[in-house]
Amino acid sequence: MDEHDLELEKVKLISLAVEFGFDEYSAKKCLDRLIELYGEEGRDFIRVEYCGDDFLAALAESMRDTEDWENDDFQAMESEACGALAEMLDKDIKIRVERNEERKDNGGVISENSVQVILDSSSGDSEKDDDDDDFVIPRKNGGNSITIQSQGLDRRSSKRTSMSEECISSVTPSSVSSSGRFSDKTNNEPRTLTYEELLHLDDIELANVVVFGNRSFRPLQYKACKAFREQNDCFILMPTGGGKSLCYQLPAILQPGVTIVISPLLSLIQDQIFTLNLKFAIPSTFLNSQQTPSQSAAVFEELRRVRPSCKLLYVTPERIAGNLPFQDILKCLYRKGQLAGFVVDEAHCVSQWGHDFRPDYRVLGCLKRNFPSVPLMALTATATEKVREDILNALAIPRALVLEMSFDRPNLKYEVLEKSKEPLKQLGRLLLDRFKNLCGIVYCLSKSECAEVSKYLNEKCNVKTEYYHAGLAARQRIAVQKKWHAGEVHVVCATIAFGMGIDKPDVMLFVCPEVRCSQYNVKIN
Ligand SMILES: Nc1ncnc2c1ncn2[C@@H]1O[C@H](COP(=O)(O)OP(=O)(O)OP(=O)(O)O)[C@@H](O)[C@H]1O
Ligand SMILES: [Mg+2]
Repeated sequence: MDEHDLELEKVKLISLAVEFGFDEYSAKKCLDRLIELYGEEGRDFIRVEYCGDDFLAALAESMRDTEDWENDDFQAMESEACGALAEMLDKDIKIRVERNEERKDNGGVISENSVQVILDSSSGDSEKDDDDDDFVIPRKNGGNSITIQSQGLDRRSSKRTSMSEECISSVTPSSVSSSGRFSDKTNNEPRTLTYEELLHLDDIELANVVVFGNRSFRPLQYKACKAFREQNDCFILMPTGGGKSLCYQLPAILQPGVTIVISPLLSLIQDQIFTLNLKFAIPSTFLNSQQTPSQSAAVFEELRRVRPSCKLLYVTPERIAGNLPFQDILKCLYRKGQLAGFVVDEAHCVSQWGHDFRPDYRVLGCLKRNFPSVPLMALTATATEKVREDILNALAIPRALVLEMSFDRPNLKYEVLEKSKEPLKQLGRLLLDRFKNLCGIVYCLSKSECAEVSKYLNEKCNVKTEYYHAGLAARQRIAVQKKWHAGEVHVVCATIAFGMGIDKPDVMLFVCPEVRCSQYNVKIN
């Protein structure tokens, strides 16, 4: 696509965003990032019909993110963070922490007294360390730079990773360090970590704070990250929304090579790719049927490099089964020592006993058989013991480390209500009397029923609802999701096409018609 056509497409995309209620300035910034993300080879993809929905989704995501970050400009955050860090570390202190065991000399004594935490900024005035695994933060007033050296971090990921002052200053030491190495004197009030405390964080803890901006680990996350990083096969059972993604995304940036993530849904892949690239600045990409030949060729070319820059590659299971070019790429990465690990997300799809069996998942056992020394992590939110055993056998990881949390959610309450003779009226009363103006989802068994129930609740009960099902145009689905996220509507009447992977903390209820339709099952948060 030439410059003129690209400008035309940009105008169309910006007007689409404005039509959906986004402001032009944010839309322009998001579109520039999207164009940068797709790069030269992906320019043909920058058309309303191809990437309009993704653009709106990324824009909706970045609008949500701007509440978290003061401003969305990584450069501004980097200089703010280096200023904060420069204050925090006394200007003359230079304690180099050699993160990589092999680099320690004198029998493990720290070789030189200078910590260096450096985030690479394009300003070019930072100290260029020969090792391209460093974070580079230039000192605000021209003082020495400081470097954290962690093995295997890709410079590109460090280039845009930002350590916001708010992020460092808001962690409570005892929560950050999973080993509880230091007691926290300020009874867990968020405060700035001292450099002494920063030094005591191991790579996993540091990455959780600096790259993912988390104040602490969720249950099992640290153990899962550590086990996978130590090359163990793992099976992770955590509730929905429990934080399973961190268990493989965090180790992926701490070791050399590419981690291959098998995920069942293009929408889930898209969601994770945008978050990884746009929010955490972790170079990640995907291979799937939606790409143009030139796009997948660009990904293959990147993977053939001596050290590919992407840290996570997302594929659907169909890409693995019997796909020779992809198998060749895996062998090529393996030979170069750049195949860091395999991840099977939503692993319940492997098992025939599971609720979502996918035949293509069944053949994933070939990964462990073909690459026995490469660790494989399987994750799910729903697996009984029988399903778990079936998954471990099918993936050829019978002796995997099993980390399980009860997938019962103590914060959820379940009720079964007999349907009255006027179920819609009963539903309206339930929503008005007990969940007035609260956010929820009413699941329906058919597309027409979604529209019908939504109409009734809007007109007869004055409950603000929208309806959502796979038959709607992508833009309509984005618009409904945006309104629901923004609280403009409280209830969405939907088929099961709505909900998987959606991350919204204030959902208070789900109403599911019992299969025989004689009852309502109500799940209350
Ligand atoms: N340690 C943490 N601290 C704070 N937030 C976290 C932490 N770990 C994960 N999160 C957040 O929790 C939300 C859910 O995480 P994630 O998507 O990984 O959950 P999941 O277990 O994969 O859910 P699902 O079963 O729906 O796929 C995300 O917004 C993520 O950023
Ligand atoms: Mg998940």
